[in-house]
Amino acid sequence: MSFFSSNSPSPSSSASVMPLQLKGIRYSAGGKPLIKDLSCQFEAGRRYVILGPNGAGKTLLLRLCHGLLKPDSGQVNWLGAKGENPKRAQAMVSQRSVMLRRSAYANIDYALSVRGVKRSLRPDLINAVIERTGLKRIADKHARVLSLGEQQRLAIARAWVLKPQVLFLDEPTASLDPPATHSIEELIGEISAEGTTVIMTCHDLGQAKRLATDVLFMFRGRLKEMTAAEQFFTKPENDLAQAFIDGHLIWWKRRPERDDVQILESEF
Ligand SMILES: Nc1ncnc2c1ncn2[C@@H]1O[C@H](COP(=O)(O)OP(=O)(O)OP(=O)(O)O)[C@@H](O)[C@H]1O
Repeated sequence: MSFFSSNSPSPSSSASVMPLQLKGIRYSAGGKPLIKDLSCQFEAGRRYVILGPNGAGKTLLLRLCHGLLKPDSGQVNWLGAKGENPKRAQAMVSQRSVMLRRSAYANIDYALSVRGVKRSLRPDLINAVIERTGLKRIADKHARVLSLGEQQRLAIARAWVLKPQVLFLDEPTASLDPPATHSIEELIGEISAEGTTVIMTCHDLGQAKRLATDVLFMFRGRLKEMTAAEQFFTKPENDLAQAFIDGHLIWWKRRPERDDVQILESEF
């Protein structure tokens, strides 16, 4: 059951803005192509995990989807938006979220105020999300003194209170220990169960297996494979994806004479 009661105001839009379609996206910085001709479509209600080695372009892809970066060419289309601003339907939690110099409660309140939710309507929404994310004990604590795991839960609460249709999460459990990771994974499961589409990056194959309904595998700015999680982990189509799943270290070397050639080297 949603933590928003049926008569509480929703800070998000109501009509579905999904699916999210990316068409021929290219993005470069400093003259270097970083995302190369990427096309894919995200459907509502699923949990997408983006995998790939360091520098593959996973974070850039999230930022392009969320509109924080503009592609050089190609389109990001919210196919269901029909004139509605898709910004209100989405939220993102970065790898290192900036906490404001105020209490956990006030950090959530601020997110709602920026979204334009009336002051009188905010306490119910904040208390509900605090309850659901297990932050009650630390709601009055200064956000910057919270542990890494607590800060991450707060960052997710701050995003979830906006009731996004789509939640982008950039490595939500990076540097967290197993108990903190478990509690974040549970939270992601609950958010997903309430109908929010989750699109997240991670490095941990175990976590991808636990959470993903679908996997995207990236390498050097290209989307190499996008498939249902079960198929990805049993029979991926891409050789690099197979090597990645098998635990090989994959990387590439630039050859001056053949700058765009990908080389796979793998070893245990
Ligand atoms: N503003 C920028 N200017 C130049 N290069 C950039 C910029 N932003 C990202 N890059 C480069 O683009 C590549 C992809 O970056 P991105 O952060 O998306 O990788 P990632 O797959 O998320 O890696 P990681 O797993 O290490 O977080 C990297 O080589 C990075 O250095």
